[in-house]
Amino acid sequence: MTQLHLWLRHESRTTERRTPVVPSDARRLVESGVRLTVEDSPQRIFPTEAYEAVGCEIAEAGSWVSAPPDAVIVGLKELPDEPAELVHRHVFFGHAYKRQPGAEALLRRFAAGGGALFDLEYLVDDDGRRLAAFGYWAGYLGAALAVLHHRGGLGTPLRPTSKEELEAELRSSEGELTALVIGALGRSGRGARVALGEAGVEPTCWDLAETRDLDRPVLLEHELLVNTVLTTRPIPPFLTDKDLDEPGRRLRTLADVTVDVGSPLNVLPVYDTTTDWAHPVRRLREAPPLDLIAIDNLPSLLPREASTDFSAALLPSLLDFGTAESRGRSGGPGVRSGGPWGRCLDRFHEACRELGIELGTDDTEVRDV
Ligand SMILES: NC(=O)c1ccc[n+]([C@@H]2O[C@H](COP(=O)([O-])OP(=O)(O)OC[C@H]3O[C@@H](n4cnc5c(N)ncnc54)[C@H](O)[C@@H]3O)[C@@H](O)[C@H]2O)c1
Repeated sequence: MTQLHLWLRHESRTTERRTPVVPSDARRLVESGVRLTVEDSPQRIFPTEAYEAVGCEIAEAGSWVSAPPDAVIVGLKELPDEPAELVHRHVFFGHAYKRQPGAEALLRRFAAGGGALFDLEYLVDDDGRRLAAFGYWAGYLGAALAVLHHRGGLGTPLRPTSKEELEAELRSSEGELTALVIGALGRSGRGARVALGEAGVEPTCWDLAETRDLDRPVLLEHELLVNTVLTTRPIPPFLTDKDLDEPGRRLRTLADVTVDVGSPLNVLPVYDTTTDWAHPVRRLREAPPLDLIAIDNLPSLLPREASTDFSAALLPSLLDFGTAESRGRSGGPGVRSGGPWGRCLDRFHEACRELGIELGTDDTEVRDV
């Protein structure tokens, strides 16, 4: 069977210190016979030498553009704007299937080059569950920042930190606090509950069953709300502007981990722009005060922990990438139809079709094996 060649790229976003493959998992890949090229990266949380030490080949940052055509390029966030034609198979979060800005342009680049997008958001098991996700640390950070802010101890601008440092801050923060986590049974919800626990706060936990008949007065009795809901269909909002104007509202801090701002799925349509590392908190109401935290790249604040967990979850899928017998035009290993990667590829084809983008018969083909 043709050897699988993975190529871990440098992330072009300068604040992105995370990586989808950490050195210990790089070792597992190499030991399993995968050829792994790792681009040098000034900001990646793990030094390049750690990859070299476990048998990876090292390449210059951004050199994936001239990688052999059978290499599978692995990353997390957006690609740089060049080249205009993408010839490789790419594994990353493309954010390109919900008509996001730039989505069509990205898919057209793939179509022009004959490459393919394997979007990590759509890498799911047979029951549709995500195989690798950053949700836990998003929830942990959303809740942690909210508690620290509520107790007056949130330093800004935010900077990447470690779990140990954050835990110490949470444990030393003080003050009585009633908190509610909605979406509490999910990955982010679990992270939020753990962070609140570190801060000595036992939150009220709501998930689907508790919001079916939403008790908004009870919601507004909590001082802190962490929203970690993931819904796929529009539902009535948890909060409206009118609720924020309730004079008896006890809610003071709102942490929206979901950040579906501007989407028809938004359950918190009480704000219209996210907050960020430089300005993590925005006041939504003065009397009584209500502050919002709505940051859309929370896990990047704990790059080591977030990368380690994500990489461990992704590793079995990466090892499985080339196990099928189908071949692409380039001669590299293909993906099996029906499996997680096959479904990713189907989703890519479907998204292109929806936009009327034509794809040739080439590496992007899924074969029945
Ligand atoms: N802000 C960030 O940096 C960041 C990072 C990663 C993920 N996220 C987002 O966080 C959200 C949650 O992700 P996740 O991985 O935890 O998802 P998940 O699927 O693991 O959990 C979502 C939970 O929401 C619950 N839920 C769905 N509809 C509900 C409703 N009407 N009422 C109450 N609960 C409901 C589900 O039952 C589930 O328990 C997603 O929107 C994701 O995109 C944000």
